[in-house]
Amino acid sequence: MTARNISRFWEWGRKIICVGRNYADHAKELKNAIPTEPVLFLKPPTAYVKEGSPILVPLYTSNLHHEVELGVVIGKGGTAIPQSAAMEHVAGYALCLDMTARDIQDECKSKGLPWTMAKAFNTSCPVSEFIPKERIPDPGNVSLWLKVNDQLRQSGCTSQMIFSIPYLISYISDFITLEEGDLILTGTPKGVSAVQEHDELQAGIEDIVMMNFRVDRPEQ
Ligand SMILES: CC(=O)CC(=O)C(=O)O
Ligand SMILES: [Mg+2]
Repeated sequence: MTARNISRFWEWGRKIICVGRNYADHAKELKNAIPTEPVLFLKPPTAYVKEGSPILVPLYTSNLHHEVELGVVIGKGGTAIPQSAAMEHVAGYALCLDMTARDIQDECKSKGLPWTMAKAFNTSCPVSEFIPKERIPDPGNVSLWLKVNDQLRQSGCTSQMIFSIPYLISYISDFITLEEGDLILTGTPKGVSAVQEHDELQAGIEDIVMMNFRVDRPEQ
């Protein structure tokens, strides 16, 4: 059997674990309370989309939002990983979008229902190329940005995260075993806003990586 290459982690079929409300400024803009423990949800591997393919707006939403986030790619699996060893489990990073059907999420929240329809649809997780760990020596202090049709909408720094990457890896692995190829989305800074069919999204992490996605409607 040929060894799989972590730089194509999105092809492995592993889980995507997302952290919500990890930036106080974003929690505030959506009038959510600042969490005292990480808020978690999942996306399936069918959520992945790579540059060259469009982000598809689900037919059931009229308010699809972008959320730019730092993704952490797990290189070594584990359960109950202590914070002190957490970074040994990281293979690298990816710039990610947590595409969110905000109207559906609001409806789910008001009914006390899970966010699956709002967060886990096909193409809800656009990702950049894999960024080897060495290229981001301090993942707790890198700047992320996102533009829609050349207009800056999001700009934040991972130093604003409420829960650090080692804390998140340790917390998650206490009850979800992490596997090689898993991706953790670490939450979004403020500035989330709606996108429309034909919009062009551009996002980056400093001068480390940049990616472009077009928004489209699925064929009916
Ligand atoms: C309110 C949210 O959608 C939470 C989330 O995904 C985030 O990044 O924060
Ligand atoms: Mg998010």
